[in-house]
Amino acid sequence: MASLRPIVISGPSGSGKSTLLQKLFQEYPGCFEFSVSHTTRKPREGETEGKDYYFVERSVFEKMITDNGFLEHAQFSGNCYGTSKMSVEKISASGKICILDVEINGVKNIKSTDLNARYFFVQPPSIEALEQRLRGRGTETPESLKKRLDSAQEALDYAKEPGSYDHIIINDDLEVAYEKLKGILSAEYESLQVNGK
Ligand SMILES: Nc1ncnc2c1ncn2[C@@H]1O[C@H](COP(=O)(O)OP(=O)(O)OP(=O)(O)O)[C@@H](O)[C@H]1O
Repeated sequence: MASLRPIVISGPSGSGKSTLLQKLFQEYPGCFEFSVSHTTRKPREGETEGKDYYFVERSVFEKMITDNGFLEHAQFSGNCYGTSKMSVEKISASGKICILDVEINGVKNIKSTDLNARYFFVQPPSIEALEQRLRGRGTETPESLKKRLDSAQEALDYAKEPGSYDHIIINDDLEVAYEKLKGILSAEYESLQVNGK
């Protein structure tokens, strides 16, 4: 069904993907569901297993790769991240719109699959603003901050390539960014509401 195309959302770490998605899920409960990724990175304080991520050891992650269990997987900032096929299928089967939050290599990999997704890029107003937000979030060591900022430049360059994303959401003022995202997705959640979901 065209209206249930999965949504792939990407953007540099700290650009505000989680913040925007949280607002969307709050305003439209039951419409969208976040595909929970697997990762080998350690949980941050307050993160819940099975909700934020499935936190797994590297050996488990590698076994899933061998078993062809991932739609996409990639290394980022020294850790592995992946979207399991099961996670996406479960959401589609439940009649909700699946949202995938993946980094640039994940985007490229998903594009090479038959997942008929729509691609969104959340762009920070500037690298300086991004650094401030990441520092403000208080989750980064000096090393992880540097890695994230280096990757951010690559992600911004890719987003400039024609056809890389269907929509670019500039997250300067949060409310403006959120309204834009919501506007683009309105056809999706309206069709779900009409269907009584
Ligand atoms: N428009 C905004 N203005 C100011 N601060 C913002 C804005 N959007 C998000 N933030 C803040 O920036 C920080 C990073 O946002 P968030 O954690 O949502 O980023 P993310 O893209 O999900 O990062 P990651 O990929 O590392 O999970 C958070 O502390 C958040 O509160």
